[in-house]
Amino acid sequence: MAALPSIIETTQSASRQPLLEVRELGKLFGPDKGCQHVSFDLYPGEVLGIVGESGSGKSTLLSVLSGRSQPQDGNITYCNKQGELVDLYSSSEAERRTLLRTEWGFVEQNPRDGLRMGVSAGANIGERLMAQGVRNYSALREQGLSWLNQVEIDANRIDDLPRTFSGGMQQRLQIARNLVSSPRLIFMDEPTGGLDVSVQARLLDMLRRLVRELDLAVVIVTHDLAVARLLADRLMVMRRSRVVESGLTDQILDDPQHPYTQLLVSSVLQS
Ligand SMILES: Nc1ncnc2c1ncn2[C@@H]1O[C@H](COP(=O)(O)OP(=O)(O)OP(=O)(O)O)[C@@H](O)[C@H]1O
Repeated sequence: MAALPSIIETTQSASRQPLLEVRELGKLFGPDKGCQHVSFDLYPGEVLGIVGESGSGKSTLLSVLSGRSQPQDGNITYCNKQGELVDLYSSSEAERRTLLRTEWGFVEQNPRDGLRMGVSAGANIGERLMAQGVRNYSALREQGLSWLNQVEIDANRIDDLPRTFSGGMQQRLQIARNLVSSPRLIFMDEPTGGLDVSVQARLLDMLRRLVRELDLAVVIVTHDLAVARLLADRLMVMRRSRVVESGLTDQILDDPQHPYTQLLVSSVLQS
């Protein structure tokens, strides 16, 4: 394959190489509005939680990390399936979109934004495979059934429209639609927001299982520290566009160092 201009190096030791290297990333809409000076490495199979109060910049950061909106500063290097290092923002828009549909996935808070509501559950799952050239109807159907099973949706709903599904089922379908192409990295924006507590618990259990089984790397935005505790290996705490603390989840939640994190953790314990 001809080297793409955005591929800056091919690494021999993909296992030691971070999947994502983020350096000094920034996008501001106004003073302290957005995200700035964000740097971290994410390794294969690792779950990174981004927490912080409303307006701290979590969604802005997620959108820049996932290639959906252009940063003003910094860079992101991604190690692709071939072990090539790709400079995300010197790739073309089309290359970034392809990445998002193949090796990456994005789970929206509102499943309506991540699903095609006018086509069946099976077609929603099959779309990414078709985009990758799978045309065989029975193969697509088989994958559809297998993924409905993985996300605990009854197989006989395969021909139903997502709008006939409950909120929890729609969210599980959105997850199946993302995972069918065997991505390595998934971005999630408050995936359990807006769901009942019992539905949330079931979804979280399912996510934990899938992340483990598929060795997925995940960047998840949540304002819910219980969700962060359950899913994330590491946390970044954001306040007014900056990361004020980062580290292992248990360490941060059990022994927060920054006064803002202490406030965040104690406000949850008191509520
Ligand atoms: N497109 C935009 N134009 C102008 N300002 C924006 C835009 N998007 C976000 N902002 C501002 O940037 C700041 C960070 O917003 P962002 O949505 O990233 O925060 P958040 O931590 O995800 O909040 P929430 O938890 O409420 O979703 C806010 O002050 C917001 O008003």
